[in-house]
Amino acid sequence: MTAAPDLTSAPREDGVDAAVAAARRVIESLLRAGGSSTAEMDRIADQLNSVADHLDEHAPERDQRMVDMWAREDFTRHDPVTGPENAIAPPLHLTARADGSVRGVLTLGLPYQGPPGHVHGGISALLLDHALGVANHRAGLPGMTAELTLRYHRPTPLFEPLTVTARQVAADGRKIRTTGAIEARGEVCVSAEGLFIAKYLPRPR
Ligand SMILES: CCCCCCCC/C=C\CCCCCCCC(=O)SCCNC(=O)CCNC(=O)[C@H](O)C(C)(C)COP(=O)(O)OP(=O)(O)OC[C@H]1O[C@@H](n2cnc3c(N)ncnc32)[C@H](O)[C@@H]1OP(=O)(O)O
Repeated sequence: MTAAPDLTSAPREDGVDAAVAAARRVIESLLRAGGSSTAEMDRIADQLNSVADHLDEHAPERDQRMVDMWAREDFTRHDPVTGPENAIAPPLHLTARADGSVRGVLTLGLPYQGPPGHVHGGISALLLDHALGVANHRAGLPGMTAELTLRYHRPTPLFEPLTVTARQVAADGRKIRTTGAIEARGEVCVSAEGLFIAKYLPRPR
């Protein structure tokens, strides 16, 4: 059986991807430690600031970095949902399915909590907006989100696998209709319907 084609960038085991994976771990560990932790937080703050200082000293100008970010044709490495260079991305890995839809499985931890033990509704919206957007790219007709309607059917659990799916269902001129869902244990937790308008902002050059 052939593996499903990737629609997101597979993380590398070294370079910035590895540093970003460590940063994600730091975000989760800080939240897990919390205010009553006996960890030496002043020292940790100094260490983290010195890491950030080092990164800033070696970073290109922002305009140049923006050009680099948009140099790829296939998928982005910087976005806040799938990007292996973005420490706030969960990350979600999406693959293309034979029926034209896109699909990814991820497990969310403490940084994404809304109601006790469950995923924040805005995070579900973020995942779905992006997955619908990637489904549009996959279909060859991308656009910008004009309307995103979400229905939260049941609380979405943290700490267990969630399946995110999306597909483009119709296109009428510049208007694109796309749907998607987040499921846990085979049940739909959140479903989404999006109206996208075919419009392309210029890439930085
Ligand atoms: C790109 C390179 C990629 C590289 C490779 C990548 C691979 C894949 C990787 C990554 C995938 C990406 C995944 C991204 C996913 C995230 C997507 C986002 O977050 S998008 C940001 C949030 N959305 C906005 O900021 C929009 C802001 N709004 C606007 O810019 C405009 O309002 C826009 C474009 C929506 C429409 O403006 P107008 O001027 O172009 O068009 P008008 O004439 O107003 O509308 C056209 C038709 O649509 C209807 N329409 C427009 N907005 C509507 C609305 N909100 N509700 C209902 N109808 C609406 C209008 O009534 C009109 O209909 P009538 O032709 O007259 O029948």
